[in-house]
Amino acid sequence: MIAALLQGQNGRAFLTTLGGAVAYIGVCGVVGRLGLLPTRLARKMMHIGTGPLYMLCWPLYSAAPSSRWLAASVPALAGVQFMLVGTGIVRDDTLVAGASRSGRREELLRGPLLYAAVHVAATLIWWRHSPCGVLALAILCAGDGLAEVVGRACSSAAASADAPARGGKKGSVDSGSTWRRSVLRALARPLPHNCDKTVGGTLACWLGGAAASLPLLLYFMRHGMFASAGPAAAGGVLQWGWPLVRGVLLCSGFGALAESLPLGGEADNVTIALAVGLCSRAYFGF
Ligand SMILES: Nc1ccn([C@@H]2O[C@H](COP(=O)(O)OP(=O)(O)OP(=O)(O)O)[C@@H](O)[C@H]2O)c(=O)n1
Ligand SMILES: C/C(=C\CO)CCC[C@H](C)CCC[C@H](C)CCCC(C)C
Repeated sequence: MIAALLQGQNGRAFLTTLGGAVAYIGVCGVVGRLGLLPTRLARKMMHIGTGPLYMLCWPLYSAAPSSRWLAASVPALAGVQFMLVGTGIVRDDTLVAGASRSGRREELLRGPLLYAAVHVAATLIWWRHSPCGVLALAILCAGDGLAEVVGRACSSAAASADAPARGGKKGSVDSGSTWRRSVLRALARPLPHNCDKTVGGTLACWLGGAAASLPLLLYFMRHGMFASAGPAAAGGVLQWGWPLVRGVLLCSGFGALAESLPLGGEADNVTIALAVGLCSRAYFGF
C-alpha cells in the first residue's frame, strides 16, 4: 500500500521533499558542528533556506486534495524529529549544532518546533491555491532570518566606525567616512518601540522578505498554481507589475512590523506568518 502510494506523482514529490529536508537540514547541522559558520549563522541558514526550498517542491504534487497533507507531513516529521532530539529521547548532536544558538538540545523545542508547526499550518490552510501561504512562509524565513543577520551587522559596523573617530585626532576623518558613519548610525538606531531591535534589521526584514516572496510568487504563477482561483482572482493583480510588487511590499511591511514587536521568545515565528497571511488575504482577496 505504502509502496504503491510512493510510486505515483505524489510519492515522488513526497520523497523529493523529504530527501531535500534531510539533506539541507543535515548540511546546516554539519556546517554548525564543524564550525564552518558560527552556530548562530548556521541556524539562520536553516531558518532562511528550508521554507523557500520546501515551497519550490509544492508544484511537484498533483492536484489531488490529499497533496497538501502529504506535503505538510514533511515539516510535521521534521517537527517530530526536533521534539525527539529536544527531549533527549534521540541523540543528534549535528542537528543540535545546526538548529540551536547555544548548543543546548532543549532549544529545539521552542523556535524550530514553532517554525515547523507554522509550515504545517500554512500548508494545510492555504496550500498553493492562495498567495497567503507563500508570502507568510517566505517572509517568515527570509525576512525574519535576515533581520537578525543584518541588524547585528549594522550595530557592530556602527560601533567600529565610531571607535577611531572617538579616539582619533581632530579632523582626521574625511567626509566619505563621515557620511558612511552617519548611515551606519541611522541603521543601527534602536526602534522607538523596541530598543533591542534596529532600523537596519527591520529594513532587512521588510526588503529581504519582499525579495524572497516575489520570485516564489512568479514561480507559482508560472506553474499555474493560482489558476483555480480564476482569472479575476485578486482583480488581476497576480501578474508581473506594480500592483503585485506593491502588494508584496505591503505584506512584507506588515511582517517586518510584526517582527519588530517586543513580544520576546520565539513568538515572532507565529506573529509574522499570521500578520502576513491576513494582510495578503485582505490585499489579494483569496
Ligand atoms: N529587526 C531586528 C531584528 C533583530 N535584530 C538584531 O538581532 C538580534 C536577535 O534578534 P531576534 O529577533 O531576537 O533573534 P532571535 O529571536 O534569536 O532569532 P529567531 O527570530 O530566529 O528566533 C537582536 O538582539 C538585534 O541585535 C535587529 O537589530 N533588528
Ligand atoms: C532553526 C529553525 C528555525 C528557528 O526559528 C529551522 C527549523 C527547521 C524546521 C524544523 C524544518 C521544517 C521542515 C522544512 C519546512 C521542510 C524543508 C524541505 C526542503 C526541501 C528543504
